Amino acid sequence: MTGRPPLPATPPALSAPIQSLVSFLEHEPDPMIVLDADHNILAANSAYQRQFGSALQPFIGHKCYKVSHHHEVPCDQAGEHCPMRKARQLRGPERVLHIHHTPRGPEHVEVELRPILDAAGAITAYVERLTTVRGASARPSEEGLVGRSPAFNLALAALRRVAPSTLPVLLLGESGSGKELFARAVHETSDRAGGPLVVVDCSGLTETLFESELFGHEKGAFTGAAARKPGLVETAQGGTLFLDEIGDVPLAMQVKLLRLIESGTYRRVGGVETLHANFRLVAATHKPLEKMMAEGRFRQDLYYRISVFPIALPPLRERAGDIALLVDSFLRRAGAGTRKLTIAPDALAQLQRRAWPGNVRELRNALERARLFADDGVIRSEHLPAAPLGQGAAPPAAGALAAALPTFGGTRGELAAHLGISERTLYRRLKAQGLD
Ligand SMILES: Nc1ncnc2c1ncn2[C@@H]1O[C@H](COP(=O)(O)OP(=O)(O)OP(=O)(O)O)[C@@H](O)[C@H]1O
Repeated sequence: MTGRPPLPATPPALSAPIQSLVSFLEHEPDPMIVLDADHNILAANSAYQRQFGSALQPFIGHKCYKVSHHHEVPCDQAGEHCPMRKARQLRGPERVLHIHHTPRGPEHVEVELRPILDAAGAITAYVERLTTVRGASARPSEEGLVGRSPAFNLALAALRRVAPSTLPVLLLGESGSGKELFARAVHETSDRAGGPLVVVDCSGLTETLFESELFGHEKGAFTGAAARKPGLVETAQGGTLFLDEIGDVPLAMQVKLLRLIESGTYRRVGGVETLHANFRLVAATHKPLEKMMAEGRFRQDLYYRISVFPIALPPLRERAGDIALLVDSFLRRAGAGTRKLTIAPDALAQLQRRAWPGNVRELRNALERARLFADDGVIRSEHLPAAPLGQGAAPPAAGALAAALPTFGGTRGELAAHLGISERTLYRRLKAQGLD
C-alpha cells in the first residue's frame, strides 16, 4: 500500500529495538538516518534515500562525516560543530546548520540529532533529521541569497532560528550587505510566507509623509488627500512589515512607531477609528543604534522593542571566501537566456583582493559593467573598474601607500587628496604602517 522502496540492507548487528525504530522512521516524510555512537550510519528512511542517496556514494555502514562532508574525521576535528558530541553531553536534541555534499552539490542543511535512550538511560543510537534550507544556496544560484562562508552561515543559522517565531528581527549591516534579501528570507521562512511582505524605506521620508505612508489617511485629511488611502501597515496585514533604515526615522515619528508596536493599534491620518495591526516586524539599519540612543537620537524604548533578535550581516570583506560563488551566481543571472559568461582566473583573484566598501551590491554592479566589455563572453582584468588607490583590501592598500610616499612630490595634504582619503586617515595609516 505504501509503494515505498524497501529499506536498504542493514548491517546484521541491528538490535530489535533499533530495527523497530528504523521501521517507525520509514513513515516519516523528512529524510532521517539512524547512527550508532561511532558516527556509523545504520539505516536511512526512503525520504533520505530519495533526497540524499546516490549510487556513487553508498552510505549504510559509512561514517556520517564522510558521507555528508567528505571528511576523514568527525566534524569537530575538522573545524565544524559536531551535533553528536553536544547531544551526547546534553542527553537531548541538538540542532545545527551544516553544508552537506548532496547528489546536487553542496547544500545548506539543518541537522537535528536526538539520542535514543534505553530503559537504563544509556544512549543506544542517534536519530538524525535533515531539512534542506530553502532560500539560501551554497552553490551558484540564479536567485536569492548565496553564501557558504562561516560568517554568512552564522547569520543564516540565526535567521533559521528566529524566522518561524513571531519575534521582531533587527538586521544590522553595511549598505549592500544583503539586508533586504535577508528580510525576504525571514518572511519566506515564516508561517506568514503566504501573506504580503511590505518594504518601507524609512530614509528620506519627512515626518508627515512617514505618518501618512505608514498609517494611511482619510479623505480630506490634508490638502491633496482626495480619497481615503490605506497605509503600509494595513497593506502588511497578515504578513511582514520590513522597515528598512529604521535609524533614519525622525524622533517625533519614533514615538508613533513605538505606540504601533506596543499596542498593535493605529489611526489613519485624519481618522478617528482605531485599527488593529497584524504584522511581523523586521527592521534594518546600517547605523549604530546604540550610539544614537546614547546621544538621544534614537528612543531607548523603541530600541529595546525592535532589538529583541539582532542579526549582524557580515560585510563582503569578511566573507571573501564567498566571492567566487557570488560571481558565478551573478554571471548566471546576467547571462540568463543569452550567452554564457565566464571570468578569467586572474580577474577573479583581483575581485577577491578588493575591500568592497559597497559590499555585494558593488560587486554585482562591477560585473554588470564588466560584461558589457566581455565581447567573447570572458570577463578579464581590464574589464573591471580600477580599484581606488589606497582603498583596496588591506595588503595592497598598505603597498600603495608605501609605494606612493617616496615618489610623491607634493604635500601630505595633496597625497591624501591623491589617494582619495582625508589627511587624518592618511596620518593614521602612515602611523599604523610605521611610515610616519
Ligand atoms: N548573500 C547574497 N547573495 C546574493 N545576492 C546578494 C547577497 N547579498 C546581497 N545581494 C545582492 O546585493 C544587492 C544589495 O542587497 P540588499 O539590497 O539586500 O542590501 P541592503 O543591505 O539592503 O542594502 P541597503 O542598506 O543599501 O538598502 C542586491 O542586488 C542583492 O540581491
